[in-house]
Amino acid sequence: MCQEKVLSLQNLSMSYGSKSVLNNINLDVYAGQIIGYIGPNGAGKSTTLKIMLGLIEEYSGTVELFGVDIATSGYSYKRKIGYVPENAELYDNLTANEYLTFIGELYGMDKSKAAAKAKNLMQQFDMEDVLHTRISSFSKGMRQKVLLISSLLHNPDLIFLDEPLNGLDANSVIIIKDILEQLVAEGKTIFYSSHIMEVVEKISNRIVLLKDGEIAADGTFEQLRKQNKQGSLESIFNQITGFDEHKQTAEKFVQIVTDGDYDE
Ligand SMILES: Nc1ncnc2c1ncn2[C@@H]1O[C@H](COP(=O)(O)OP(=O)(O)OP(=O)(O)O)[C@@H](O)[C@H]1O
Repeated sequence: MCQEKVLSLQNLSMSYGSKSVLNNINLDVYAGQIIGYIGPNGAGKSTTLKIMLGLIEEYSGTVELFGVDIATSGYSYKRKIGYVPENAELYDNLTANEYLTFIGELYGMDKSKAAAKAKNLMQQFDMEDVLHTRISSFSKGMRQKVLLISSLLHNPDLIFLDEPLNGLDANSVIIIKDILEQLVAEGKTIFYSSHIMEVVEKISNRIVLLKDGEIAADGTFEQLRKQNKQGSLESIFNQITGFDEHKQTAEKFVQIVTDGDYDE
């Protein structure tokens, strides 16, 4: 494995008011790694991503990207980062071409080169016929593809993906998984946050599980499987997060739904 350190979190902690969200996270990530960053709802995954993206500054500890401390390095490091947020706002009134060219320019690309590259990438997703159509008319999956293209247009070295397969059909999912594999083979580093365990299990070469703002597991899928004596990543996740009452919870939920006492 290539040993260039791309990302380093040292004693990273973060609180919202009196509520501690991240508690002393230490993590080194190397080029060519695709990290499956998983954890229960509210564990602190998005908060970590937002800190690394410079969107949240009220943390303690040190965040180094590409060997420099982001608190003191200015914003130039952001040009090497691509980001697919879980809930993205696209500019609905722009066409795909206008939006992608705009994003390319924000990342410092020449306008005509950004437009040409966007067109080429749209073609690969069979979307060339809607290049000049407003995003407002796009389906969920089409929007997601535009978002994925916008995050990769400037050829970033470090890519943060938060539920990147949202709304994509089965064929598109296969293409995206292949794209991620090939990007990693090119030496890119990917931080992949998702709740879809089968996909995380398949594409990640390292899995980091966050629980209550702390790293509860860190290793390859095989290592986690050996340590936890469990078959799938889903069952490892359930075991580490202490989740064993799903049947009872479901029974109670359905009991309340079907409880005649509430009916008129
Ligand atoms: N702006 C905010 N103000 C106060 N609390 C916040 C804020 N943003 C997040 N939190 C809290 O921080 C904790 C971690 O949230 P975060 O969004 O990082 O979790 P997550 O692991 O990404 O969850 P999910 O899987 O549901 O997306 C949660 O308890 C959340 O309520």
